[in-house]
Amino acid sequence: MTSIIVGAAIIQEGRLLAACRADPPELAGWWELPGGKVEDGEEEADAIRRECREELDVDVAPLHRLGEWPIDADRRLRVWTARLRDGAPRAVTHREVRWLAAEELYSVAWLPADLPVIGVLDAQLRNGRRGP
Ligand SMILES: Nc1nc2c([nH]c(=O)n2[C@H]2C[C@H](O)[C@@H](COP(=O)(O)OP(=O)(O)OP(=O)(O)O)O2)c(=O)[nH]1
Repeated sequence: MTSIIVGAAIIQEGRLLAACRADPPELAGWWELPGGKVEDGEEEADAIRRECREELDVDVAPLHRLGEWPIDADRRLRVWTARLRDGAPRAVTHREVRWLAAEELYSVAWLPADLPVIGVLDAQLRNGRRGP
């Protein structure tokens, strides 16, 4: 059965929150969106909130689903934009978390499945910057 992994695109002041994995060894050092597996019977938005609480010690408000991308044959990545509601993100389960401006988005090594997502977020960050 296909598993759904949710990822949170938390954007604040034109920057995206990126997280560097600490484990497992083969993924350590690669960057991702905070998130994880949706549990049986769990709503995706609830999974986003739960994972952000566990991984970053923050409360987020999921906004909308940006899209779905394949990770591998068995898993799909569903990315939600999210707004930070309470707390300052810290690396509870990650090696490091970092806010990246549009021009810094490719300064970290994203997991391969995330690259198309980052392309979409790049465009969003740049468009969001165009004020009235
Ligand atoms: N959280 C997250 N995982 C991603 C992204 N891109 C990507 O390929 N993945 C992969 C890495 C992992 O193999 C998998 C998520 O596993 P995880 O270990 O974060 O999930 P989890 O906390 O629910 O862990 P578990 O219960 O499966 O052990 O999805 C991403 O942007 N965010």
